[in-house]
Amino acid sequence: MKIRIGSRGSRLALWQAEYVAEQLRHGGLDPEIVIIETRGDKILDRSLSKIGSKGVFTEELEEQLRSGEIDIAQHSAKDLQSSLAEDLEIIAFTPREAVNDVLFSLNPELSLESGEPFVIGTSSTRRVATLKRYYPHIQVVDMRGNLQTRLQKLQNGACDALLLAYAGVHRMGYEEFIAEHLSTDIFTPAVGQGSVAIECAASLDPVKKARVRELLNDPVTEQCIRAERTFLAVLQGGCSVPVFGLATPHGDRIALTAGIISLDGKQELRRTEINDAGKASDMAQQLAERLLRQGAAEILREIRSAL
Ligand SMILES: NCc1[nH]cc(CCC(=O)O)c1CC(=O)O
Repeated sequence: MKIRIGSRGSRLALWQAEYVAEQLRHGGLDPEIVIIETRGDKILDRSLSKIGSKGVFTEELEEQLRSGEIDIAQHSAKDLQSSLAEDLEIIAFTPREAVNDVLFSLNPELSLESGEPFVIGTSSTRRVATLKRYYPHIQVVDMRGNLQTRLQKLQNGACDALLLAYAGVHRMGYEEFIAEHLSTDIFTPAVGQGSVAIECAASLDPVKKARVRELLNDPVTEQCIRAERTFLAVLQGGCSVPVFGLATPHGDRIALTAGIISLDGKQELRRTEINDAGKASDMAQQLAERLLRQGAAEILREIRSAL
């Protein structure tokens, strides 16, 4: 059975597409990778939060899913908007890698904990706000572009270090530049970080859909990330808002830690709740509603007027 996999063309995206293709090939399918350029890949000069994050890395792929040009699209789960159009669905989340962020530098001695000042390049509002709150001695410069572009800028001396998801660094084979692994208690990751999500049109051939899901979906990762995404949907946060959420399995239960930080780092709201895996989505919804009542709504209003 032929399966056309749509993917962005960055090195990280292609690694993920190859990984997906490999799993499908093992399952006896005949995968083909189709590279599709997205708005997010083209616009490199403005900060992502300012172009409006909604679907910048996904829109073009979704159009091709609808037209049947491709059967499935692979995305980093964290790049997917919290709510999809009704005619699209996510049919698989691949097993999650380590979810933490890392300090990435050519200087292996560099450490956030040491207290010495240095310059970090990142454009993630979550990482900027977290740095402002917990590491105010660090200077931040805005740095967009895919991993290779950012690595190039680092090598050219634009900054001393980057903050990156371990998952991406690992997939690209750049572990040697990890100066420090950051705690998820402080740098709680973005929703979906570390997993690859498979999206398709709701109208895709049900046999293909079932087979792809069987070969790629990890049920525990799926339960966790669906809970995180419920949280994100209630907060209506895209990747331009400093919202974080991490669900982890504990036997038959799921613990969800999630929250929001104001852009200046002055306020942080965070909660952890645990419940039966089957109730994870309800729990995520309630956690989000509690945070909104406790001040997250106010922080979101401030962020929207600042962008
Ligand atoms: N927003 C970009 C992005 N989307 C997914 C990853 C890494 C891979 C992953 O988290 O699955 C990255 C790079 C980064 O944040 O360092």
